Amino acid sequence: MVAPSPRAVADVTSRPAPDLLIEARGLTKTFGDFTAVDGIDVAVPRGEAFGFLGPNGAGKSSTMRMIACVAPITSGSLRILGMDPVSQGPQIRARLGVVPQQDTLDLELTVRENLYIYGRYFGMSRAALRPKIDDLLDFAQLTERADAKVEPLSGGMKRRLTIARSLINDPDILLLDEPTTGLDPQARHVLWDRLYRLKQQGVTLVLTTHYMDEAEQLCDRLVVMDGGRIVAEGSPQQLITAHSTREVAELRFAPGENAAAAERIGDLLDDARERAEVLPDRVLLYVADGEQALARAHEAGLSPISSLVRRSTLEDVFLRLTGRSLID
Ligand SMILES: Nc1ncnc2c1ncn2[C@@H]1O[C@H](COP(=O)(O)OP(=O)(O)OP(=O)(O)O)[C@@H](O)[C@H]1O
Repeated sequence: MVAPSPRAVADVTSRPAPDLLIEARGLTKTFGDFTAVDGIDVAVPRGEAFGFLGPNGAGKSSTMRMIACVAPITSGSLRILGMDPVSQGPQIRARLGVVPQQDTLDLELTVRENLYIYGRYFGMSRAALRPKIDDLLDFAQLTERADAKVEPLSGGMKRRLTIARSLINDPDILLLDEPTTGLDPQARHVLWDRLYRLKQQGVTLVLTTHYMDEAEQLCDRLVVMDGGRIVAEGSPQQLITAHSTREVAELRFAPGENAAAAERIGDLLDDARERAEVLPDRVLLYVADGEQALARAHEAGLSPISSLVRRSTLEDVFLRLTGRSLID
């Protein structure tokens, strides 16, 4: 991450803040002949928690790097906080908080020193930093570890410290690239709680994730990306309503029997919106009433090894739109 100069910070403080903090039109990123981001349109208003959901290689990080003004756009247009990343990169970066995919903490320093040094990059005085750091340590639940070296901390603690560090300049937008990838479920929940607090405080969050539960938990609105393109856009609930059914019945059959079973089940579905999907290890029935669908399958003589009924998720939306799973 490139830290802005104090002068750049001072230059922009008097400007009025636009309501659309991120505005991209036909945003494109190519690497040689390869198109990683393929002409996407994105608009993020102030206060929104906005997500890019997609599998590995969808183009999420490439998009984030352009928004963070650390990678140039290939074509299209991009305005961040009403400014142009090419001519006003330092001014924009001064008002962003960036949580990269990999932690870039100084492992040899203490938790507090990491925050302190980062604050000094932003030209903050010792006096201004002292209370700010105390607040951030409290926010990150790291007060008791303030004077411990970073290296032995758990992955979740390091991630919380990275987020705390990114907030040192009171950013207008917090950019988070896969904030919980690699963390255990408990650590992910703690992190979600912290991010949820920021969201409630009105911080504009922009995050990438390939976890559908993360997107559902945190995002007011999201775009689903695949192969560099946006394939759907809306709130998690809007996307589920538009592209899936209310419930999903999952049935597991003996090895090799899934496809034949799905064909027979397909004949039982009468609503045009209902359908069966065959995955390598199970059959998914997209239906309004999962229990009723299971009962009909049993009546038709089908005997799954196991079955369950659940609500539709963004994973189902992705499967519907692309024919593939979010996590391979
Ligand atoms: N510097 C680069 N040079 C060449 N190809 C690149 C470069 N950076 C990314 N790519 C390619 O662009 C595509 C999109 O990558 P990107 O990292 O943006 O995807 P992603 O959705 O963030 O996935 P991941 O979760 O793996 O980071 C991938 O196929 C990737 O290999």
